[in-house]
Amino acid sequence: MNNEHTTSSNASKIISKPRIISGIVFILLSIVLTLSFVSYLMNWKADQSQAGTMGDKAIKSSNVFGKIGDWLGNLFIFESIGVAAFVVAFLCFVFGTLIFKKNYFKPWKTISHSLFFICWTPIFFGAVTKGQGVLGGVYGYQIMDYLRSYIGSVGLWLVLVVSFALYFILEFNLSPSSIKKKLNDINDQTIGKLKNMMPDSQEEFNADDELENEAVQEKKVASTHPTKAASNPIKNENDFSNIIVTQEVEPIKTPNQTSFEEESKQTAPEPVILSPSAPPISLEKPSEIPVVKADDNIAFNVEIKKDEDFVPTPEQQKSDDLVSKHGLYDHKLDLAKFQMPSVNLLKDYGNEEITINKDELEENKNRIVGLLKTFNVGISEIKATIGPTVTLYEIVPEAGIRVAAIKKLQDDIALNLSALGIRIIAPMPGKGTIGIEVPRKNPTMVSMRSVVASPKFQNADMDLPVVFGRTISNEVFVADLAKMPHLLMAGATGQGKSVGINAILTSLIYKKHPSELKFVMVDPKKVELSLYSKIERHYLAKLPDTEDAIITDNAKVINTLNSLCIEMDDRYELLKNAFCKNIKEYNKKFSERKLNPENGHRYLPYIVLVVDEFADLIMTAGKEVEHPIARLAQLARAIGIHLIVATQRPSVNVITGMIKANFPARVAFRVISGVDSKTILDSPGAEQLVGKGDMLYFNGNDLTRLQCAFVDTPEVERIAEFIGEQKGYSDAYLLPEYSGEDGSSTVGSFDPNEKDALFEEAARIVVSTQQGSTSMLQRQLKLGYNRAGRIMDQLEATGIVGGFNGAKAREVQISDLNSLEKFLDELKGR
Ligand SMILES: Nc1ncnc2c1ncn2[C@@H]1O[C@H](COP(=O)(O)OP(=O)(O)OP(=O)(O)O)[C@@H](O)[C@H]1O
Repeated sequence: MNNEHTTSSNASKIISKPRIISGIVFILLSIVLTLSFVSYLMNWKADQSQAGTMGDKAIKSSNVFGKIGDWLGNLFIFESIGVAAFVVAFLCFVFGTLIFKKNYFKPWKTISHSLFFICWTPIFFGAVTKGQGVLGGVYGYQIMDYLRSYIGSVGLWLVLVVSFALYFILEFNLSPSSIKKKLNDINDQTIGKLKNMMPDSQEEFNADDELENEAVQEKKVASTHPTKAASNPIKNENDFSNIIVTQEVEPIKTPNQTSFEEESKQTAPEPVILSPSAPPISLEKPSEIPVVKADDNIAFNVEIKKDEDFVPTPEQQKSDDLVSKHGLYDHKLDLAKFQMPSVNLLKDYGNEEITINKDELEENKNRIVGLLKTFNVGISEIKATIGPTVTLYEIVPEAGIRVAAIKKLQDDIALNLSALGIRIIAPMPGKGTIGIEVPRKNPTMVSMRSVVASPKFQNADMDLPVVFGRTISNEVFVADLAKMPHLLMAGATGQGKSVGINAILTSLIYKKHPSELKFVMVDPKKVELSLYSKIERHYLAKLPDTEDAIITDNAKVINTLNSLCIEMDDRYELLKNAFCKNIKEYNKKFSERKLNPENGHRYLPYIVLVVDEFADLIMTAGKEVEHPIARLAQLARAIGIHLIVATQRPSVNVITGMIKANFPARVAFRVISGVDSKTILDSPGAEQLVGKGDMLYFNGNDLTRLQCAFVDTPEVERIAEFIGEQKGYSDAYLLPEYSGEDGSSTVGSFDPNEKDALFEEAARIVVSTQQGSTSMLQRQLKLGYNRAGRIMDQLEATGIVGGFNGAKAREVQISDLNSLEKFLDELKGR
């Protein structure tokens, strides 16, 4: 392994011929200089008198390199820097070795040391010799003389001593404690050596008279044969400590300590005190050595050794070099001056503190207690938590009353309290109580400003933080869209869905730089998301060659969805090539310049697809939309594509099993029926909400009632304007081109102009009988099979009935005639 490494490293050190020649020249030069200087120092007096006789062949020089050597010595030593000239010769040698790619010397360190000595030595020798001799050279003497005339002799010496001391301190990291330690070490070693000699002589002395002193004999055995000593019965405290010390010293043997014998002798006088009851120390487990009270004066130096064996890979080295040259990649650099919107752009709706209406509380309490009494449910405790929209009454039933029994009464209680918005939670998850949520007469508005400004949102350490509003206990509720990872929203018209979408979009905009986040917006209603067109060049993504980033034409949605699928596949490929598990890891690696943009790597912004009216889409494009949406929902989480799909009609043919299975996070505003609530949340409750942003958030496990934060259109407009006025990218973020069939297919489409004259009547029959059967329509409306079948297809396309169900009748999605009339009105309005 090592050999392999050496061979490869040698291979990388192939040296070109010009380098070899210049390396040899430098090394030879250093030898010539050194020998000339040495020779000059020995003969300078004689040779100097011959200065200027270079051309005279008759005059011989005593320098080993003759007149050239003499000239060199004179030039470097006498006329310049004295003995510091040897440093110049040394530097030539260092250059020679560096040219040969030998790392014997650290170049910069060597140069800085050399410069210090080239400056310091001539002045020092100039001061010592007072200009006599050649040790300081002419420069040395002149500089010294110059300094002395300014700062005097004392000042000069002070400068010399202090500069030398500083050099030493900086070079060897000397501190008073480490100096003291070194002195102590020297002291100990000297004492140790003396002691080392002492026992030997004593040994000789005792050898003549063994019987005279048994104790001395014991000690000798202990120190020379530790194992033997350990097996000997311990006779007294001194003996014991001796063994311990011997054992303790072994693992920390220093290179200077050559033998165990020497070691034990050196350490024997150390004042290591251990009680006889101390557990024996195992040599194998040095970590079990009991703590010996340390002397406060002992210097404690901590050194972290670099892993010498760590050899960075060429890629790692390259990225490190790039980072040290250019710094980390900054994805915000293109819009470096981009200013995040300030909270002041959001409207201040005044005091949002919750006021307590004692009469209302009392009245509700009495109603609840009275009602439960009629069902023979005794209450031992009742507690109220006041939220912005509802007050939660938590009831602790009397002993003996089972929660399951109350659960059965849920519907009766709800019916008896009969106020809109009452929701009963029996039992409260994680508590032994029953919760009854009763709407407040004067709900408190939750403004977007208050939740955006809240520390919980501001400090949210999430990838895509979304602040929905406040919980029932008035706490700000923030969730991470990246973790959801997709969100399904439903709510009847006018219940706060659009405000909810705006709240989500604004919270993301408040937290993310345009380089980190892009929206793909689908707005069949054409008006809901149009405000965001101003931020097209900052936050929106679109297909190439399309005019508007916000898609209002359902036919174009298919292309965009398929393009998003291509983007998803591309991103997976990039992640695979970069050996990353998710977008976060990938972007980190890219920022660290470990991924080469020439290989297609790029910083990946999160993409959030927002579909404002999903029912509309499904109805016009059916499976063509459902498939890419389901595919994105299934796979896109890791690569940073997240979907927010909203619908007014949460019927099963809109929110199909496939869609539902891939959208674990759901939000329900008030819906028309319990069936709708079950479709969206898998449980009833959303039909009991009070509207105006009262919502239930389901994260896949828990259901949380929230009051959605209110953000009005002018506020969104202000934010969009603020961003739109700033410098943006040249275009929206371009999604990959999708060259599929043009998205004009209308599988299952419904054209209001082509609807059958009997469509509405048929719808009423189907809803009132709750039977989606073609033969029934044939009978009731006296129609032929073909026409009845066509009407049934139209009913399916609008979502009034579910899909073809084999032999069984189709499921009817609208539960009562009232809802149907509203629905038909809406259809006409389109
Ligand atoms: N969080 C909220 N706080 C206070 N009032 C709200 C809130 N959300 C909605 N409202 C009120 O409800 C009205 C309707 O809201 P919104 O436009 O969001 O409904 P919608 O569900 O999107 O309706 P549609 O689907 O018809 O567009 C708003 O104009 C506002 O007065």
